[in-house]
Amino acid sequence: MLLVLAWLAGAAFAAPVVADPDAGIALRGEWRPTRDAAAVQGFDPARLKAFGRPPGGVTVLLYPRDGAWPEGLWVLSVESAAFQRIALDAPGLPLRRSTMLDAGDGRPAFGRIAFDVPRLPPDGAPLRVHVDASDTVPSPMYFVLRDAAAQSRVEAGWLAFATACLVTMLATAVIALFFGLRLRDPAFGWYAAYVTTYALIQATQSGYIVRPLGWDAMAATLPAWGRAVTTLSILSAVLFLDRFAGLGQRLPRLRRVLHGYCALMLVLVTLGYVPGLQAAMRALINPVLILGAPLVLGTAIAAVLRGSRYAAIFLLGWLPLLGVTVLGSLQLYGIAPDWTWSDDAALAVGAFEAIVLSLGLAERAASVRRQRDQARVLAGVDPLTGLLNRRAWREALEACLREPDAAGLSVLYLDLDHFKRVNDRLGHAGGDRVLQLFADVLRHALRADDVIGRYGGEEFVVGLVGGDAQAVAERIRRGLHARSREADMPLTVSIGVTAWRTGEGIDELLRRADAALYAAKHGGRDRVVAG
Ligand SMILES: Nc1nc2c(ncn2[C@@H]2O[C@H](COP(=O)(O)OP(=O)(O)OP(=O)(O)O)[C@@H](O)[C@H]2O)c(=O)[nH]1
Repeated sequence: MLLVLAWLAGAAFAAPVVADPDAGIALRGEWRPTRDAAAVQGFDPARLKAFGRPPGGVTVLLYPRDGAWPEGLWVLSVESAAFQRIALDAPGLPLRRSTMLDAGDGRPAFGRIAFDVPRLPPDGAPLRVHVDASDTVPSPMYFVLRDAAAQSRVEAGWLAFATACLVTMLATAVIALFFGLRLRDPAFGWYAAYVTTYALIQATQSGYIVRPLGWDAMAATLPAWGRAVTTLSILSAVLFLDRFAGLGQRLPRLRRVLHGYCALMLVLVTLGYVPGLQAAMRALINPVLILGAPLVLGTAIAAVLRGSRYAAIFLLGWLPLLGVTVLGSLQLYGIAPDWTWSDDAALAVGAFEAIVLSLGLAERAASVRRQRDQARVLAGVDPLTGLLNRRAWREALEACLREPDAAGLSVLYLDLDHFKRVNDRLGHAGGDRVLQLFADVLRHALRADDVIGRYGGEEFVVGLVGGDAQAVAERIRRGLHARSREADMPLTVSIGVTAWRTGEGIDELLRRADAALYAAKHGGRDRVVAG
């Protein structure tokens, strides 16, 4: 433990001192719209920079910060470029084009666009990069020039990290789907749809579907399914929240608004596939998509305020993801340019959310089970006395008869004497209290594994395994005397006792016990008779 702490402390202090070889060599940058040679601006290539979408694209010039390029083989890595088209124009080499989903003339890389640079320009002349965001969002990017070994290290680390995040998301989706089918609970299904679509979006944006997955054909048709998957992701998140947080009972009006929102999105996306309407629908759907986040956030907070524990779990899982999404949007406007990890964070928070929400779902499954168990127990309990009712007692006794130690089983059949008079004297409610008092006497006189039931009216039955049944019956009879003295009410009970005979059914056993009880009644009541 101490060693680990010492190592962590050492790592923390050493970090700023030791230069990170994977961070590459120091660069200085200039950029301008390609068609406007005069509008040159400086920028720091190591920080996130969104270049906008000027017609004709953007030209980026990268210089060595200390004036001279080093010798050797290098790799230019363009990080967080998402779907922008990048081209490298290095002196003495043909122009090379690449994107995240199609390496083209670039170096096939994991999670970034990269180009081999076999020789750097002479005399500190710039590396010239073209950025074309004409058919996508101009997301902020940064540039690193590393040696090939460092580049491979960075990519291997990213690959392991991205795989772990995506596998976590998909594994929780599969488990949720399984539980959803077993429990017939749509919340699990919507969760699975949400997590799967989110993982697919992340796998696409990070280029994972092409490298390492090799789903090039899918990447090529991205414009056809990309928006539909994003929409499905948001819809399933909304419908998951709806079921998970129980909006139907807590916030029926807000729920209707959310459903209206979902219907509107579906209509817009569907119309977006109709020729001639595409451009108009695309313009409409983005603001509608953006509206989804505050709507979901507001609903989840309102549900928490109405006491939904599950809405709180949803927020715990989802807020980091929302935070990273908002951060990504702010970075488009130049805010927090040093937080270059925001793309990777989108994967990490996806995995975090998957873990939190699946724990929430596990808790939900456990609580459904608890409720079902409770309902089952309640269905077998006599509401007045809390003892087993007739059906449950018979089931429990039949289970006892199947046990290997059934040979020592006895049954007591108990009937309160002159109960009609008790009712006449105390009224029906007073009679009920006496029945509860007698149930109490039984509980005190018997062991936890004896099977006690109210067979109907003022008749009770007990199954005993082992022990002296007649002595137990006497204990009950005397126990009732004691309690009735305390309650200042003369109460007695007649009890028939029978021992089970091997092979005998429950009805025959009870018939004999009832006959013994009958004998007890006719013998003068307030007694135990064995039959
Ligand atoms: N308060 C109350 N009374 C009940 C309940 N179920 C049955 N009874 C009453 O229990 C009485 C049973 O009366 P009987 O079957 O004549 O028997 P008894 O008066 O106990 O006479 P013996 O059994 O012969 O000693 C009836 O008055 C029923 O109305 C109940 O749940 N609550």
